[in-house]
Amino acid sequence: MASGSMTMTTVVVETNLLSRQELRDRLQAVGDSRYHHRHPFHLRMHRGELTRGQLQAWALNRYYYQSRIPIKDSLLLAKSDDPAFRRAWRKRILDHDGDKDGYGGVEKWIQLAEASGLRREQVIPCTGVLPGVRYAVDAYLALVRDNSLLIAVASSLTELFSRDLISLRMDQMRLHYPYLTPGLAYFVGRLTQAPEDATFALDYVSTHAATRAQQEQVIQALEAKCAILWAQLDAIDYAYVVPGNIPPGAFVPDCD
Ligand SMILES: O=C(O)c1cc(C(=O)O)c2c(n1)C(=O)C(=O)c1cc(C(=O)O)[nH]c1-2
Repeated sequence: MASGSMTMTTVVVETNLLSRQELRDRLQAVGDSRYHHRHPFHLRMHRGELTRGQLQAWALNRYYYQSRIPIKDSLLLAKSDDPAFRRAWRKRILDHDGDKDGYGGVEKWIQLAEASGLRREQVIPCTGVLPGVRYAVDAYLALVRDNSLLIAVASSLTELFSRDLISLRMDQMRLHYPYLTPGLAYFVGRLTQAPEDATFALDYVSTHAATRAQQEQVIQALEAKCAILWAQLDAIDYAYVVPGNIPPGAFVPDCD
């Protein structure tokens, strides 16, 4: 009786979806080739070739990145309508801001800057930050603000590679720049925080990148973040390694 029309349901099966391990391998390849552990400024740092003034410039400029990370994570939190996700991610804001004044990673970074010989009043206002560093860090905030939650989470995946770099950096700082040793508490905290954060973010993107196109977005977000970290060090390297390149208004070290 009922002739009716037949409804055709097309089920699209993604045949080219990467497995979790394949996605992990692709991300690892990006880190191996593009993460800032390869940057000439870091290599110079690890060989003990930086002056105290150059380390001050690095600490002062990197403070801008550190101070913007909790703002970035607040932008990211606002993208999620899942209380469980927000509960997990808000840990990062606490790690950096602490739960009361005088605690947290941002404060510990100031203590690192102080160990280099800077005064906290020189660091906190961010007035001496290089234009290139400012543009790069602001680009990270824009990347997170203007894209999906998936891309925002993926852009934090550089933390998959930061533990090894931070561990090497601490060893080389103790060896070559012993005056920094009292300021290394920030890095001690990151040795456990970074892998925890990276594991959560990797699991999130592995679960939520449901199509190959989304998986490629995840990989591209990691590439973009590597470029942001690299650009910060390019700016520092250009201004503070070759004499005569410090831009107007930027921090000028008063020691070698
Ligand atoms: O010292 C470093 O080399 C380094 C790298 C990274 C990174 O890979 O993004 C971070 C940090 N440190 C760091 O201290 C930190 O708090 C941090 C947060 C994030 C992020 O993207 O959310 N990356 C990093």
